[in-house]
Amino acid sequence: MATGHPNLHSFPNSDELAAQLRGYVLRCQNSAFSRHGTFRLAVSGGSLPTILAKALLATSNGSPEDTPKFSKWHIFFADERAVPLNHEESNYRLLNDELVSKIPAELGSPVVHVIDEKHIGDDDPQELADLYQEDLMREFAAKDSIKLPAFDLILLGCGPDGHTCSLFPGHALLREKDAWVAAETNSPKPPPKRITLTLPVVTHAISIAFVATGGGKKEILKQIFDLEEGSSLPSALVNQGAGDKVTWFTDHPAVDGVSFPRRGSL
Ligand SMILES: O=C1O[C@H](COP(=O)(O)O)[C@@H](O)[C@H](O)[C@H]1O
Repeated sequence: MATGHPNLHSFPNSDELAAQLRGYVLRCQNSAFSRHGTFRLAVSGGSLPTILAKALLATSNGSPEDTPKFSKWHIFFADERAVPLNHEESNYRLLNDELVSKIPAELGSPVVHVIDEKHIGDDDPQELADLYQEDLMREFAAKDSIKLPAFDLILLGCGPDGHTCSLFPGHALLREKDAWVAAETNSPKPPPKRITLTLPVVTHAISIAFVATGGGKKEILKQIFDLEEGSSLPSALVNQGAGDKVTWFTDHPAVDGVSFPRRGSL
């Protein structure tokens, strides 16, 4: 059962948003290290990798708290498209181009958990989803059997239709209760074949952050935060399921007309 309300923050520009996102991600990293010595996170595609790279590739103030220790990071994908890893629609390729390939050697390299390319051509991406779920099980349930994995952090985007991960409005996948990773064969946004973390996995994470910027998001954010009609949108379901574990990083144009976003630092 979720407690509290999601935190909605708005910043005047991408530099300020990135600086606050950096502090937030590194606080999540540091508390994950104190719990189990590694940082296990899931990231999205779309607009997220660019702003995440701006946040994480910025110069550190030199303190251990402000330093990403990438060699202890395990990065999974909140969703991935069933395309080759070097394809322009691949979320892996986007994250690699924007962030991973640019990490300075002294900060170490993360383990990046990619889809199994042998199955990208399958008619049904179910096998791809099952194999990715097995990868999660090796990481999260090696010793004990657990109902759900507890990511230290999941970084999400919110599409202009309210989708997040590859969970689209009105889709039956939103009712999935048992699987950790699900297959999507007919995504309304191309490419059609994808895999995605399920809603119970997303809301079970220790911390969840959305990043949504630009005026193109303001209508959907109004629905998600202010209007009853938006309450069944996938991004709103994350808010309802995870409550105050959720933090939204937005810019001013994205929340123009939304009630009471907190402006400024976290
Ligand atoms: O298709 C996708 O879109 C969403 C939202 O992207 P954005 O560009 O509007 O931020 C993204 O979070 C997801 O990972 C991606 O596969």
